[in-house]
Amino acid sequence: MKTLFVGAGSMAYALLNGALEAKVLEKESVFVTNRSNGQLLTEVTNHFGVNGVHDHLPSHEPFDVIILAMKPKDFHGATPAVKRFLTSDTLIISVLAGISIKQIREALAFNGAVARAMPNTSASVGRSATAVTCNGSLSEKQREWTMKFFSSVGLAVEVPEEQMDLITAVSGSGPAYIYYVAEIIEKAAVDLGLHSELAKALIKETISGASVMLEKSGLEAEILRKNVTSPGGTTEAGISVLEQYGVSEAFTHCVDAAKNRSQEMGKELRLNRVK
Ligand SMILES: NC(=O)C1=CN([C@@H]2O[C@H](COP(=O)(O)OP(=O)(O)OC[C@H]3O[C@@H](n4cnc5c(N)ncnc54)[C@H](OP(=O)(O)O)[C@@H]3O)[C@@H](O)[C@H]2O)C=CC1
Ligand SMILES: O=C(O)[C@@H]1CCC=N1
Repeated sequence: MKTLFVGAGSMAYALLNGALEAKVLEKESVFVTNRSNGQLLTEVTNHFGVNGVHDHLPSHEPFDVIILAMKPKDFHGATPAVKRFLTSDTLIISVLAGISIKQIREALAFNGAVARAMPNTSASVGRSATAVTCNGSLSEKQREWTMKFFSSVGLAVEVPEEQMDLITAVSGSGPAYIYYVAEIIEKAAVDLGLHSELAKALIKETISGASVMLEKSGLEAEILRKNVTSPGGTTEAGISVLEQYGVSEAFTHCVDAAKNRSQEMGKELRLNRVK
């Protein structure tokens, strides 16, 4: 499939890395464009051996797939470029947080196929958790390709579009919550006396091991946690402090705030358009 990535940032990089490695995309058929950062575009295209689209590509160059991978606020600015490469048979795949299929259709004056997905940056190591909505007039072949594309970078599940804002808050942003916890524990370990390199190594393997346990043990997180928590022991002492500080409640608010922000970004796009 001849594919154009509009945007050459973290998400495009992660998807390219996974999909080229899995050979769902062939580098000769992949084109990448961005707005102004020529150096980054050259770095990305050289790294993957794919084609960079600067202004010289003829405007009638047709693409089977166009992947929207710019920031949501930059979507309207990118629409003229996207329209140049769009035909009625093109499949558009958007990974933009908060922007609905309807909004994409309207902005591009496009009645063809639009899929909306929410991957995460672990796509670059083939471990994304991606939610996909294929209800925007995709043919069966386009739906199958879309699922194959996202399956090549990890778990891919189809969901109704109404769940996308919440899913964005859970698994789109999710890796950042885990990195945040890693940073905090590392800081605590260093503040309390461990050497930074040792703390980093121990925390990395602890998170990685816990993740494999979640995946392979067949046990729920709650049971795994209880298995670590000896009555009257160290873990119980630690977790009771997390409870005392309202960490569980903080995470509920965290996911809710991220979901609300996703909804707001969709509204902001509408407001920017009427300005
Ligand atoms: N990062 C993440 O973890 C995730 C991000 N997403 C979504 O992916 C999208 C991209 O995010 P991310 O990769 O982090 O963003 P980045 O800021 O890393 O990259 C954005 C890219 O879009 C390009 N761009 C901006 N405007 C235009 C334009 N008018 N025409 C062409 N290219 C343009 C930028 O080019 P230039 O540098 O030249 O300005 C840049 O290459 C967002 O919509 C986000 O919601 C979804 C899931 C997870
Ligand atoms: O922070 C963001 O808006 C994007 C969407 C999900 C992850 N990163």
